[in-house]
Amino acid sequence: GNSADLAPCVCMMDELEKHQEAWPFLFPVDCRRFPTYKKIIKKPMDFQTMRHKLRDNKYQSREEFANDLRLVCNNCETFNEDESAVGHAGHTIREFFEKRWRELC
Ligand SMILES: Cc1ncccc1N[C@H]1CCCS(=O)(=O)C1
Repeated sequence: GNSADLAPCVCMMDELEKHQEAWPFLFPVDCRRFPTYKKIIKKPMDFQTMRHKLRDNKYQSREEFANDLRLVCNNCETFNEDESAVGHAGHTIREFFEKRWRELC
């Protein structure tokens, strides 16, 4: 539901940042290294940005938080081949999230 108790989001954020496959998502994609990224990906998202939104009370509900994680993974699928290191990490993080999210909520 839309209850404002965001405790499961903080717990999940801790686990995502520690995950072995988190490395592609810890910070915003560097547009100097990936100059086409901003044109292809209309709504960039990353774990640092999600942490800052949690800190600054920008999430109205757990589902808004969950949808930002899904945005991270959808952006990853759009830009990266499934079999690339970054593409594979995106699939792993999505599977981890969806299983763990059911346990937390
Ligand atoms: C998530 C993502 N989508 C598209 C391109 C790049 C990335 N992530 C990069 C983040 C910095 C390290 S890296 O440059 O190896 C990978």
